[in-house]
Amino acid sequence: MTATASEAGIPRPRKAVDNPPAEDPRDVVFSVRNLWKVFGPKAERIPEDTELTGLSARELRERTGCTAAVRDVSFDVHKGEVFVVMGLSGSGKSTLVRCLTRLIEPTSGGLDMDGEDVRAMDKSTLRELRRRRAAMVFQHFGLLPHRSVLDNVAYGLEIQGVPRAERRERAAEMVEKVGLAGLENRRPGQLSGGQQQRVGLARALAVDPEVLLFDEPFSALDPLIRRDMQEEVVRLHEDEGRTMVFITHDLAEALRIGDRIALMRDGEIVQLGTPEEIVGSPADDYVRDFVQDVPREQVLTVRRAMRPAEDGETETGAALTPDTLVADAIEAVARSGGAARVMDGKRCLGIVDSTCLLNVVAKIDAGRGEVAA
Ligand SMILES: Nc1ncnc2c1ncn2[C@@H]1O[C@H](COP(=O)(O)OP(=O)(O)OP(=O)(O)O)[C@@H](O)[C@H]1O
Repeated sequence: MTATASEAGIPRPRKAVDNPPAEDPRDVVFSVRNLWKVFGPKAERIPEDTELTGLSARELRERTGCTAAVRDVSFDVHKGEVFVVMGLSGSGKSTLVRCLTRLIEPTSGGLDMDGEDVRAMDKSTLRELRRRRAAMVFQHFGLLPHRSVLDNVAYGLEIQGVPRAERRERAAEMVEKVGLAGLENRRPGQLSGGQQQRVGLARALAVDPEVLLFDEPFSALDPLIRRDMQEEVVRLHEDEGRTMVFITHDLAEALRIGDRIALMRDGEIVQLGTPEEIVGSPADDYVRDFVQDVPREQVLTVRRAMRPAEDGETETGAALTPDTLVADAIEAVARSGGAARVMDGKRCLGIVDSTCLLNVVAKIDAGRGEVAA
């Protein structure tokens, strides 16, 4: 039997997510406005000086000795989403995400978490924010080598002053949650890289933060373990609806786990959208190059492929949900030998037949919008 795209484990959007601003301001976790981070001498003058802001990264470096790692970036992270920050090495991903909790101090711009001005927070409020509200999971797990897995996981709670019995109980729950039950008493050195990363994840989860911030957490892992960890993140996200900001330079990883992806280049966000938007409607040639090798049928859905129904077509044929992947629709159409209907409950949104599905694969749907629902 043919494996479906999702069985084959290839990049796919987990669900269709539109990209509107959150309607209710309470649905915004981080709100970032015109944020700059400039490294170098007299960095503060750069964002204010229109002559300098117009320069390319190289010209700016040559003229001023400064690097604008984050340049005039604005976006919201919505509650419950996996927000991926993607880009090549040096594009500004780590700097941007570290600015969110002021591990790196922004040079200028607005930054709110849950409506509170993060840039105005004093040291102790910030410390609390990092400990309890926005926990970071790093590539180098930062585990304490002489402590057991359980005590490593409990560490964040220990810092918070949670009593021993309670923190060990909570830590044991997290160890179980990330699939490490039975290994509680090992030392980090007795674990594989993937297992160590799970300990890092459990430790971040133990403090029950509102947001998890991941800085390339899986890039040191071998591909199979990396896939396991990605699935773990997706599972945690789906089970708990936890908000996550996830840095990666790996497009497949971004497409696999992201609800929305911010694609960075030279400190700027060149496109912010769902995996389907980024792959289906790249904002410019840079993004187009970036995504050109992605198998489109494994990312794009029938929403993008469908055409309006003609007389009689709304009544018969296989029924697909609007977020069915084109790859899966191809299989359905091939098996049934006829066109399939894209159904939103009882409403037929459109039709996909072999021609429109092939058009997606052959990239000849470029510029075409979705059929209005
Ligand atoms: N402390 C610093 N001082 C000066 N320049 C810096 C500093 N930290 C980062 N930069 C520069 O800022 C730019 C963005 O760096 P950043 O680490 O945020 O990129 P990145 O996309 O996370 O890269 P990578 O994927 O390699 O980690 C780079 O040009 C980097 O050299």
